[in-house]
Amino acid sequence: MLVGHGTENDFVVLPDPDGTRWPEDRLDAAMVRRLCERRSGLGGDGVLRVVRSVHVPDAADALGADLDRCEWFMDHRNADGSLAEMCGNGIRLFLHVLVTEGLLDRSACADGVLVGTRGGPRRVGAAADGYWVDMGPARPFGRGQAELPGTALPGRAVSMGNPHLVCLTDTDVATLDLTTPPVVDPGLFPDGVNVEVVNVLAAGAHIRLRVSERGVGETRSCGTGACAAAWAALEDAGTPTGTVAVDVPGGRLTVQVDERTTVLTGPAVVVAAGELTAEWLAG
Ligand SMILES: N[C@@H](CCC[C@H](N)C(=O)O)C(=O)O
Repeated sequence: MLVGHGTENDFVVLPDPDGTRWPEDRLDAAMVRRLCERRSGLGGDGVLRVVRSVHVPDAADALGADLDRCEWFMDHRNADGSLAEMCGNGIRLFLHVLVTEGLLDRSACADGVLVGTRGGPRRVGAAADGYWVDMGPARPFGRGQAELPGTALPGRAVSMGNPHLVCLTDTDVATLDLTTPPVVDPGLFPDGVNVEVVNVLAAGAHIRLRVSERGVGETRSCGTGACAAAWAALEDAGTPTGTVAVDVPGGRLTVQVDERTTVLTGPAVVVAAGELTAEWLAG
């Protein structure tokens, strides 16, 4: 068991290469909630199980013909125990753990490794200052509104595999209240949504965001959210391609958007490694 983070979006990481240590009935929603609890558990925004795709029952549905090309599967759970399609910070940490745990040779990362996720395959590789992920294209799917205490913000609905509502605003995001999940239109987001509130610091080049994540609450960073927000900021600037620096409470991410795809770059850090005690497991 390890704990780690990407720009302070933190995870409990469970290496389980052969699917024997954390099978589905052991890693149920209640166990995920216990692990992620910050006082009585390890604490985290979610859990990443590091497992070979062949041992994940729903991997074939998610990956289709690409199943054979993805040896590894990022089995991601939100802190409330729900499943998410994709996690941009988590997948960088996932590759870092594969390398540091000796499950993958660092040389294999040079051109990137295809990793399975519930949102489909994603290529991840080592960068000079962290890891890059080919996240695929942002897919806008409408316009909506986020109701926060005292204000309502219009936004763009964007899928990065998982759903986002990106609200560009002139109100300083530091002053907005994200202590409760923003209220959104359930018709537009039947499976829930991650909400980003975003200030543009330099048009088409530099943004600052805070995020309220589906299944978690406010977090210090969201990789998929950074990509959705960068796409929306570029659209807003009238320059649909470019590179955007994304400041999040937990650090900085970089997002490159071109005609074909979106590439996210940022750090990944393993903080600690150890064992869960028999006492805690029995509790
Ligand atoms: N923090 C992640 C996203 C995790 C999943 C999200 N909460 C959801 O339910 O879609 C990221 O870095 O992308």
